[in-house]
Amino acid sequence: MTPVPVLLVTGFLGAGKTTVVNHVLAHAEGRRIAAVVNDFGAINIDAELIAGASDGVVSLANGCICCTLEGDLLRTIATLLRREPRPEAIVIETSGVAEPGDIVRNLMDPVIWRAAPLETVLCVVDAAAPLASLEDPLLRAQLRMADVVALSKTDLAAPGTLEGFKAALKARHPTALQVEAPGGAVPLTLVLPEDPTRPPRETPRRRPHADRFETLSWTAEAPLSLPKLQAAIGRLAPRLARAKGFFEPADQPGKVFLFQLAGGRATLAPVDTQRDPGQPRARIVFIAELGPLSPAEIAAAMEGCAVLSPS
Ligand SMILES: Nc1nc2c(ncn2[C@@H]2O[C@H](COP(=O)(O)OP(=O)(O)OP(=O)(O)O)[C@@H](O)[C@H]2O)c(=O)[nH]1
Repeated sequence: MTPVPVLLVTGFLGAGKTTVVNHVLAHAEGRRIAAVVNDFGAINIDAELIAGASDGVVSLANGCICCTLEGDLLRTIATLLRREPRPEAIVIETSGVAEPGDIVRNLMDPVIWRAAPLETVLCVVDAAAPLASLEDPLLRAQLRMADVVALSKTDLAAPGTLEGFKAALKARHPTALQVEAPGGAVPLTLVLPEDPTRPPRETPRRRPHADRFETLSWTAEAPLSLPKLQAAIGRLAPRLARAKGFFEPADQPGKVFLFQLAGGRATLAPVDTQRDPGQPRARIVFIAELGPLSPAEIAAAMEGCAVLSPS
């Protein structure tokens, strides 16, 4: 079964987590997203989107659903995975007083990880709050877990303060990718990247966030050398926002490996799926901030990993 990626949304009380979840649900672009929220009272889903509600689950007209956390998080995820049709992604909003470390550790449970791997930890930070708010121990714990930091309320920040706030945040948490997200407008491609197992779309996707990021889908008919891939990722990672994809390692013909890069951390692991013979041996999506890394450089680095005659 195709794994269902999980996006965990953390952030201080009132930072704008629900606003981000609403944005994600409203911009699902055809993906069936299931959102797990703490209480419906707070969620203010656009009324026009709501198609119905029953058994604690709100169905949206665009195929997404929204449910409350019923006791145990892992049980809630298991219930969501049994739904028909199955969600294609799960977004979990943590409570504003939650220390996300425990939730992340729970989600690392091997059984859950295989079915619903934690894709991104997104921390929403109120950019209009005083700089001193960054010293709060709970916010610091939330930031430590984050791959992506979304700056909310940039529209409310006092003129001239935003750049200083961003620099202070970057200094405290250099590996996370920062995005400005007024009104919860987090680019979905950054937090729930396209599923590389799907055939490519006919038309190229819109650029995720104005012109800040560029997406490159790289494919190859050859298997990849694991050591060369590790070296290439090491060189590219500091300038990549995100990467994900599947490939066949040259020394393990027929096996499929999943490559993930988020928040500067890369993982390479075998997955239990067979490659569809019609699909290329390597399919990896890279998202880079425009400027420091060109698609040509990514492609050249990846071409160097391809092994033309498998060993
Ligand atoms: N002006 C402005 N208001 C925002 C923005 N993001 C969120 N808000 C407002 O900030 C308030 C809190 O936002 P929520 O999304 O409910 O915050 P939350 O983190 O889910 O709150 P808790 O669940 O209470 O921790 C709401 O009134 C939002 O409308 C933004 O980018 N700009």
